[in-house]
Amino acid sequence: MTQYERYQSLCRGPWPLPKEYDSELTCFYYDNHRTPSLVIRPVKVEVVFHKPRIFMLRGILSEREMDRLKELAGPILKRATAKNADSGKDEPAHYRISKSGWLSSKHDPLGYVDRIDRRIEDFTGLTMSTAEQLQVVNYGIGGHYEPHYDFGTDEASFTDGKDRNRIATVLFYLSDVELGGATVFPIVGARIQPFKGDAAFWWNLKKSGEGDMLTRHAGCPVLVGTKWVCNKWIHEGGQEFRRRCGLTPNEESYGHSL
Ligand SMILES: O=C(O)CCC(=O)C(=O)O
Ligand SMILES: [Fe+2]
Repeated sequence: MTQYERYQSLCRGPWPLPKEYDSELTCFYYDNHRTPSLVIRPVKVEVVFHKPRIFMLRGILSEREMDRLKELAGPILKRATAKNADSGKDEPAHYRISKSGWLSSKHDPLGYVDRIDRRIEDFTGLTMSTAEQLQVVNYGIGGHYEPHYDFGTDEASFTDGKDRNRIATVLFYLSDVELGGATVFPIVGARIQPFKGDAAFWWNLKKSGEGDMLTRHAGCPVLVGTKWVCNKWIHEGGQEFRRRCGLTPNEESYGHSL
């Protein structure tokens, strides 16, 4: 099967995983080393895949927060674009069919955006000062995002600028999807069915700082209904004392921590 066929097949339905794989999956309440806000309200974490490790944070957003994000995004949603490699211009691309918009806390006097940022900072232990703004995305029927990496794969993304590459992704699901619209990782066979209020979290970069090539993922075409998600891309800059480098090139984190 080609890479693209794997993507299509995973979109149609989950692949069976080996038994021993299932038995290693865990869930736990997480307070990230007694972070005060999480001691009061721990995050419900489920490890849904090992390599790469994919965490689901169950019920991390409230109905009210999700309504507010959609309300803020409504007026600024625009057809998503991507850089055309030939012309160098940003234009709509067939491989990414959706509308999206960036939310600034400046446009949210009620403080929802700031509060969500703080929650992400609390459960990841990472600074949001170098992260991108929240990106709200809406897919209609047929909307999709073909396989891609969230981190830049060119040399410059790893070295240029003080914030450098996207170290981790938080992908919030702001809606259920009636049919289709799963998030899939075609190299490894992971598949996430969107559940309103949950978020997926994964590291794009290994502890060595190299890109994790297993994190290639996609948003499957929506067949029935609409799909709302919200991305938070966290950058490498500023995390030097928050996520330590690995001692070996492929060191991974294990146990009850993200
Ligand atoms: O919509 C999804 O499930 C995935 C979205 C995504 O990967 C992205 O926006 O980078
Ligand atoms: Fe992505």
